[in-house]
Amino acid sequence: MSQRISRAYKIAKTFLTYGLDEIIPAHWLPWSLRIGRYGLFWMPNKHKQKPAGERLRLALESLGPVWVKFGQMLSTRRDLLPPDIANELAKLQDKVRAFPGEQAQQLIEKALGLNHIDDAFDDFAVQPLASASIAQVHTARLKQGDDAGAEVVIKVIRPDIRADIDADLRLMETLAGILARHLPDGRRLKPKEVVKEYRKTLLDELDLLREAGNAIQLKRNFENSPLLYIPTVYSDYSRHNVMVMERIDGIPVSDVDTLMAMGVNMKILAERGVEVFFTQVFRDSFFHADMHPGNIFVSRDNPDNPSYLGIDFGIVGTLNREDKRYLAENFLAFFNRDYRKVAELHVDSGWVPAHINVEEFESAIRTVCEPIFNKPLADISFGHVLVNLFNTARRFEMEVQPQLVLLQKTLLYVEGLGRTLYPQLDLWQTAKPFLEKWMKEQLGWRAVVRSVQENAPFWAEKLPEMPTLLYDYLKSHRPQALAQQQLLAQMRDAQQRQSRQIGWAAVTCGLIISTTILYVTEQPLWLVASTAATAVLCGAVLWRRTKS
Ligand SMILES: Nc1ncnc2c1ncn2[C@@H]1O[C@H](COP(=O)(O)OP(=O)(O)OP(=O)(O)O)[C@@H](O)[C@H]1O
Repeated sequence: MSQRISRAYKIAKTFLTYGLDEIIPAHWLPWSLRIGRYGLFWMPNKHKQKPAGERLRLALESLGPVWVKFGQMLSTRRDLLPPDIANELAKLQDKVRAFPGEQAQQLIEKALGLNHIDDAFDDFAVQPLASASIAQVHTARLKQGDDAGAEVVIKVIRPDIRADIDADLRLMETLAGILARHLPDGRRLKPKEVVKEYRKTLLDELDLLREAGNAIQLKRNFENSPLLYIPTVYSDYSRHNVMVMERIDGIPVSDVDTLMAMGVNMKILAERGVEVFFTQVFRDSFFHADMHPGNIFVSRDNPDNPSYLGIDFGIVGTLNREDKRYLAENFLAFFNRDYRKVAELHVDSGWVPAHINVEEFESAIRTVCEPIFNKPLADISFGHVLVNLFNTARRFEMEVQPQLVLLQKTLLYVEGLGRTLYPQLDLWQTAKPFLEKWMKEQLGWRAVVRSVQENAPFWAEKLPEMPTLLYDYLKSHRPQALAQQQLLAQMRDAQQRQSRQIGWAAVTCGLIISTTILYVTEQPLWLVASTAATAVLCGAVLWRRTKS
């Protein structure tokens, strides 16, 4: 408890000494918070001269990894933040100290049930290869099995990190609640939802079995591909807090000088980055969503025909068939400058509600997007197109779609990467044939053939069972059909009876009215009496019929 209080105190102090409270004008805050702020007079803003974005970045850096990662995530939410703050947050770097290698060794031994690390691994390096905010990586070689001798890396989650993360997340949630309540723009910025999304991403990253599963799936998707190599995960040695995988030896993609010196074909490399992305999204519906340069390497083989090596599969994105179709159609419509179609697609897909005015939406998209086309096609950023499009759509009640936000973020990474490698990269020319081919496969006779092909195994399996299924169906449905027939006949009878009663009631009423008129107009008595008698007779028949 005392730990939590001191952490809350440290966070409050950091926020105030970096003047983050001043980002919110005082008159928006309730009096209690304003008095509270005056009460903390010994924590003045010590960075007054710095812009708000920089103060926010420095504050997050000094609060540690959970906040740094949060800032990194926020930097990709260009739909929520002004560009100056988003740019500043994009500079956030993890600066974390390694934890002792001996402690990592104990964690691995405990997780894998080993008496000593040497039982499963040779040459375990106590000195970590890398140390990141959530995990630390050590090198070793496998000792047993078919892959004995293989060079591996062992990723270990930092000890006791869970408690710290939980405590910091709780504080973040409290803060988000305050912001949502007091910021005039609080509803649009959705701070509570943003923190909730962050919680999920962070907790997912803490589970290395999830990451192992993602890596295995990606490897399967790119088996024998010349584009991307995914290292093998050794599942037998993987647990929630430990993962063992093949060690790769590539050149970091950010090391452009070395790549150039090796004579790597940068054009092909850049184009392949785009191709990997579109393949993952449109072919596999499963994409690596943490494609920052630290996680991407280039193979040392074949500099003329280069391929990528990928690591860190903690965050992946998926898209369903509809999302993919609307996305591809959106891109194609956008690049054909068919803004009407873009607007209609947003409504058809349910991304914006059906009641919005499509003409106004179309015009808003044109206003925002048309200036983009003043640039040469090769300079247009797909990522920024999406950012602009979604920002506009938000004004027309588009709800945040987490899968699209992840996609947009990845696209920005991929583009940034592609243009660093090969500044003349024409993303549209690289992606267009891909999208068009995909669209063709989804629509028209090819799609029908594919759907039949996809469902053929199901029908082939069920066909021999068909006669039995049909017989069972008929047998079980016969009594039901008979009961239905009986019910129908009863209903028909009741209906006929009812219409006859209505007929008798009408005649009786008519006769009563006639008797009254005859009596009032002083007609002969015998006529009045016989009409009345007939009315009584009809009434009696009606009474009997209703009783039976
Ligand atoms: N298979 C591998 N082969 C060689 N080096 C690796 C491998 N996996 C990880 N590394 C090294 O370890 C570092 C950290 O790994 P990884 O990115 O998976 O950890 P992380 O905790 O998820 O980091 P972050 O989320 O901050 O990027 C990498 O930048 C890389 O240098």
